[in-house]
Amino acid sequence: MKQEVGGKVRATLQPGLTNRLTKYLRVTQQLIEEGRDAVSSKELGDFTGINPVQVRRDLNAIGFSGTRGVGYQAYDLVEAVRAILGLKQTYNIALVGAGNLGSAIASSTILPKRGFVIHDVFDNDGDKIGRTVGNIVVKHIDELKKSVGEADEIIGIIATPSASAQEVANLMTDAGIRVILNYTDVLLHVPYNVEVHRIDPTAQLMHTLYYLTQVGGEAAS
Ligand SMILES: NC(=O)c1ccc[n+]([C@@H]2O[C@H](COP(=O)([O-])OP(=O)(O)OC[C@H]3O[C@@H](n4cnc5c(N)ncnc54)[C@H](O)[C@@H]3O)[C@@H](O)[C@H]2O)c1
Repeated sequence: MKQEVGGKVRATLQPGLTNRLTKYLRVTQQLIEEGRDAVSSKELGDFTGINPVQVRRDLNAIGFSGTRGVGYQAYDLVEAVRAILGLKQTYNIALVGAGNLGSAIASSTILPKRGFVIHDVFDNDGDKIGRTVGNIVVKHIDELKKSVGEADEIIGIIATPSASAQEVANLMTDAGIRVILNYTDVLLHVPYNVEVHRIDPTAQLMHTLYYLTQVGGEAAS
């Protein structure tokens, strides 16, 4: 059943809820790709590690309800969560660094399915400029500002060595990028209206180890 989802709820979204909705979205999109039409709160719970009661509460809070024995209509759920999170159909991304990591990101087939398009790739190495990564011709970093403006790129990905990260972040914010995914280990300084997300596998591992310790501790006591 299609639901009305709206601005009032969106305006009051708590970060925790936003985070959980993002996880439900990812799982539901994956299940759709596997051919599923419906998804249950138990499945959403199992794949996200969130209690199914919390899942139902969250979806209820955004005005979305399922059918007993069937679950939630997967397409409608994706549409509803995307609307609540304010996600558009596609987002253009500027990727800086056409090395190992940058090439892998630019070649990803998953990102476009999720509405994220690597529109431009930049580097400062003369040997890489003009080459293709994924299907994208690498541009000189000096072209970043112009390209970002032309293609309405609001997301930037930094895949350079750490030493270049702040300089690249400055170029990105100066060009109007408002969300930065930082793959380096540098803590970036950016204006207050720019959102930085550091992709840090170490933090994920530490979180996982903490979780294992807690579960192990409970089991032992
Ligand atoms: N977080 C993660 O999961 C993860 C995984 C792998 C790598 N990394 C990090 O990602 C970064 C990239 O790793 P890599 O293996 O692809 O490195 P790499 O050396 O293969 O590629 C880096 C690229 O950045 C370019 N570059 C350097 N300075 C630049 C500048 N000022 N402007 C534009 N381009 C510039 C280089 O020419 C090169 O092409 C590193 O900081 C690495 O530590 C993170």
